[in-house]
Amino acid sequence: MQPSELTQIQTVIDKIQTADWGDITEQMHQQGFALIEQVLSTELCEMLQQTYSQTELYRKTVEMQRYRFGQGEYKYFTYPLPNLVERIRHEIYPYLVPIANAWFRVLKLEGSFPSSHPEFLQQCHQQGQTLATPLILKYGQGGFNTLHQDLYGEVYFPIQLVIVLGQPNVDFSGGELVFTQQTPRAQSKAMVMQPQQGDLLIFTTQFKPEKGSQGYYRVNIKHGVSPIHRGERYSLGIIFHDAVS
Ligand SMILES: O=C(O)CCC(=O)C(=O)O
Ligand SMILES: [Fe+2]
Repeated sequence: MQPSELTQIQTVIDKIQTADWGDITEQMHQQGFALIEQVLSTELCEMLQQTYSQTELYRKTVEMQRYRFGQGEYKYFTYPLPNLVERIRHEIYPYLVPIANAWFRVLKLEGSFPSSHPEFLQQCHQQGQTLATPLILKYGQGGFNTLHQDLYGEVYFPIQLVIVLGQPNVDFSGGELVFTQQTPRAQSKAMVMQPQQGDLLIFTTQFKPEKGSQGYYRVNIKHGVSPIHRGERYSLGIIFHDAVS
């Protein structure tokens, strides 16, 4: 690795560590997603985007139309992950654990998450979930991602990340992140985000607690990507649990 790459990765980690975690935690509780702006430089975004053609870095390619997941393609990285992806996953996890544990506690769900990511991966491995889940997604004009939740086995972490690698309205237009929140006995609420290149979006994988008159109840949240009107859109997804396949 080039020393300059190491320095750039350290800058990314510093941005994560100095983010306003009190505010992020509050936003996660309120809306189920939160943004840390400008975490990855344009150079790092371009570097990641360029890895898409390096087949040896990936374990699996999914043609989305084949499974009716949408239109586009994505590739799961194989272990060992690229340094940048590994470091982000490792360093941000401990900040998300208190949020995840609070959700499980108020919703009276069983279990709690260990404070370090390697310990959590141990739990995945014990359930036969050993394959890497971080991925790069690529959508061309007309591409989209249907509403879904990224669960890959019994063990899951309820929060994940996405970084859009291109600049909206320059490299592509359309292609917004869409969240739908399904409240029991109500119609779904849609929320839309257009992160800028290199922003880090933190969001719930499955649900969040909502406070009602008789304590907390669960609202389910799905995410997807609206159609790309023009250009090509690449994104990096970081999921914390490993997969069975
Ligand atoms: O392409 C995106 O922005 C979101 C992709 C996605 O579904 C994910 O990262 O889990
Ligand atoms: Fe997803």
